[in-house]
Amino acid sequence: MLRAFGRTAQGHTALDEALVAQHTAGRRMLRVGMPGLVGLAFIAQASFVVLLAVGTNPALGGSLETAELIALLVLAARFVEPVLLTSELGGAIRVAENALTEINELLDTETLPEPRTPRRADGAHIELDGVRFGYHGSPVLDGLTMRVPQGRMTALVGPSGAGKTTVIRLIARFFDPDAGTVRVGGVDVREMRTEDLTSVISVVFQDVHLFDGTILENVRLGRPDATDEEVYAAARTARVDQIADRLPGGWDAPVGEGGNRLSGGERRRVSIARALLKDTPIVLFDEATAALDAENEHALQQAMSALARNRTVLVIAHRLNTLRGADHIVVLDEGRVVEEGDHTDLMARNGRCAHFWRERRRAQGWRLAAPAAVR
Ligand SMILES: Nc1ncnc2c1ncn2[C@@H]1O[C@H](COP(=O)(O)OP(=O)(O)OP(=O)(O)O)[C@@H](O)[C@H]1O
Repeated sequence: MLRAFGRTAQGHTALDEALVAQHTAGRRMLRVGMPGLVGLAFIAQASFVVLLAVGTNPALGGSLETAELIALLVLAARFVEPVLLTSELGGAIRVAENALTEINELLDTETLPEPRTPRRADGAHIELDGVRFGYHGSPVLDGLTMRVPQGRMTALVGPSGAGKTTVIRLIARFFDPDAGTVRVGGVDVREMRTEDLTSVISVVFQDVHLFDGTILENVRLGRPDATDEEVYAAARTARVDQIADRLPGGWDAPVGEGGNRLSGGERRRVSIARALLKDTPIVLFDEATAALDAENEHALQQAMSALARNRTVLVIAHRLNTLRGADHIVVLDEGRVVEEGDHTDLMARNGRCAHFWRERRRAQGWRLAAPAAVR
């Protein structure tokens, strides 16, 4: 990264300092740990030598059988081995303790409260009413009120940091709002059991995380009890079959930790296949901002259209086609709705949405071109 941005001298100073600090910490760790390790090893070996010396004399004098001495020495050696091993493992155990502390902190995080008298969603429309929310106190949504009608596609647009992803997180109840209400199918999400809420909502995130298993296992995660035919059908609709064809191992090809053996576009296709398999009435979709190659772009468009059919879709739209295809557009800025309507409406109004549209069109018109001299 430093090379790519030509920040050699300035960037390397920080890198050098970090490496020196790591080196110093490593030496300190050795200094602190070494005396104990060496001391223990010395004591263990010395005891062995003493036993050998003490045992040899009676053996030579005949009061101790040679076989007995050998047995004694073997026993002593077997005793010394684990003692030395324990001291070596001590360091590793200390490192593992740190990891365990972090895992425990995560496990100790309080879960959101479950309702005493749970209700189920009645329909697939979504409403946010006067929602206020901030991460660690800094406000992101400021009294947001918006509607997502049932069975239609609603596009959410707005500048970076406007709070679009936060809206999706609140609908899926990753957090509870500080004030106001989020309703799914007319019911406050706090009055729904987590499993009831997740059974009506699928989320396709911008950065998709895959688990270190096969392509097929990752698709099946959408509905673990689905039949093989259903898993293949969902995967084919999302054009995951193209990925399986490409990889050695096909459907059973491992995707690597986090899905690092697949491209960003391919990971999204797996994620859409999961959502298709889950087959929920509501889909929350965070569209990728990154440009994709033609194959991925085409496959994703197809997959998304299949996913949107007959469902309530809330999509964070970055692509013009998505915006054009949406039934309803909501423009968000600084945690509030600043414009709302259908595409024709908003274009005619020539406000924020029309501005966003023009910006995107201009960006789409950009082409990488070689300078005339080297063309
Ligand atoms: N987990 C988090 N912890 C703290 N702050 C966060 C967290 N997630 C988002 N934020 C902050 O909340 C604000 C809104 O973020 P959000 O991701 O909802 O915006 P966005 O409109 O989706 O932006 P983008 O289009 O760039 O994805 C930003 O200022 C962001 O820095």
